[in-house]
Amino acid sequence: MRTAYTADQIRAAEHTLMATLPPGTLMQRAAAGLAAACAALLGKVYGSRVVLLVGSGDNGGDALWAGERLARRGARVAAVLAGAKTHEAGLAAFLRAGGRVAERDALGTADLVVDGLVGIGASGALREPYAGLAEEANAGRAPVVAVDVPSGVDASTGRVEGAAVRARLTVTMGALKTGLLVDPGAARTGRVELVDIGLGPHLPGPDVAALTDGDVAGLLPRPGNESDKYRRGVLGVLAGSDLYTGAAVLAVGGALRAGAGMVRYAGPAEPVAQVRAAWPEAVITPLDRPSIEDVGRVQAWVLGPGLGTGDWAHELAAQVLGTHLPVLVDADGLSVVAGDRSLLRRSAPTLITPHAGELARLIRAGREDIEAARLEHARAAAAELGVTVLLKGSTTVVAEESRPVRVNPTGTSWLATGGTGDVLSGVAGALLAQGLGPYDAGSCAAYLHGLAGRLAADGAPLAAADVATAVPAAVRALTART
Ligand SMILES: NC(=O)C1=CN([C@@H]2O[C@H](COP(=O)(O)OP(=O)(O)OC[C@H]3O[C@@H](n4cnc5c(N)ncnc54)[C@H](O)[C@@H]3O)[C@@H](O)[C@H]2O)[C@@H](O)CC1
Ligand SMILES: [K+]
Repeated sequence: MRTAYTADQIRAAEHTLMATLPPGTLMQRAAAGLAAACAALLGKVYGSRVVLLVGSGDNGGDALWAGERLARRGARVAAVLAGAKTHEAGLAAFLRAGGRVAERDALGTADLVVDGLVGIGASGALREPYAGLAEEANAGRAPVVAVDVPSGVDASTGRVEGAAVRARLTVTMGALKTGLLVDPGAARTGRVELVDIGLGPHLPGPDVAALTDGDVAGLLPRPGNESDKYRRGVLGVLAGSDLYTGAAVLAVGGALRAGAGMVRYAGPAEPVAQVRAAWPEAVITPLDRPSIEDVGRVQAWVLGPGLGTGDWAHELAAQVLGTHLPVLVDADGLSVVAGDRSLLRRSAPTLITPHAGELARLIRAGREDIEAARLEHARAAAAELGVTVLLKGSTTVVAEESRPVRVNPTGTSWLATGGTGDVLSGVAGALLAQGLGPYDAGSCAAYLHGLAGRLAADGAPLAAADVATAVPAAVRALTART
């Protein structure tokens, strides 16, 4: 599990640790790690041209002390001093080591740029001259190494307002910051390297966490000797309408590929015919009235993809949400509950899987506001609605009250195509039916779905059905790697 923290959490841990150490120790640890990472990126340090962008706080201090180490190894290091003040001890040591102060045009000849403009002490959009320097560094040909966080990215949320550094490598001190895992910030970091400065024992419970291959492999249910199709988990799928048949086919496909022991599908005539043709494995109940009575026993439900939003859908939603079983609500199901939020008041687990627009309707917020602050809105929605929220998008996040938000690291933009959400519902529903709680089911499903998307796309466009097909390969791949 990779865990990350807000700026406040890190600052508090730093204070506790610093009180036990001689002054300056942490900055030296940070600078040593930063200089080593820069040297590795450069390959050859001696004679290389390094430009430091130095802001007025300790982030600039880290850059100067790392610059000092590189200068001692023969690099030609120039510091562009951007702030009204500069870390004094760092600057003095840097100059003693042979570093020089330069104007911003030094950026034009750099082999490597070190972004020490701002770190966790930043507030709001980058001001001038920092903003201009960040843009100049981005436009240059030299790789940029960000100190702690790419300047312009909010360390606690991943928000970017205005200019922000686009780094090849981010060398972060003590612990990961939330903003390095959440878009749009995550898209600016390049590779992230963590420097251990001894903060570990002083950190609180994490703000966010990202699963790894090993975590998912450990969480995924595996059939044992005792398993039969019923014990492996039976999923009920209520999806599709005579107008929208594909959603049902894709959701059932996702569920079958994700290890459900059995999938029971119920719906009107058109989607029933399509699902039967595509998935002879599914057990099908044609519905001529909105009732789950004849569907048979299931361990969890998926409700919503392509279901429509009229009385039919409302009646099915009321019945399914009235059971004591885990329910995943997606797509049209979300529109139904947005119109009648009392349906979500239940004691059994509920996992909702909205994209930003669907969540906006559910919690009466603006779609753009949600896109700009995905974590905060997912967290707030989980608390407000009393459900587990899987918010789909450029970084999919899974929020449940009193738990760190799970951030999905496997996404790919190739997945932004129609129908992939229906597959995700099926995969997550299958995991619910196999006994995972909604938090683990949601985050493992997002992980597998992202991995399957990458395997299916392999650098080219994909169709949603390809993602379902690739789910078993994704399971194999992550099991093989762990
Ligand atoms: N305190 C320590 O012992 C350690 C500090 N570390 C480094 O110190 C950093 C935090 O240092 P600081 O708390 O001094 O804060 P920063 O250096 O991150 O930034 C604060 C400075 O930036 C200016 N600033 C804030 N927002 C701005 C904006 N939007 N545009 C332009 N200027 C802005 C402020 O006026 C202030 O002078 C960490 O990110 C990390 O790099 C690490 O070396 C670990 C150890
Ligand atoms: K920085």
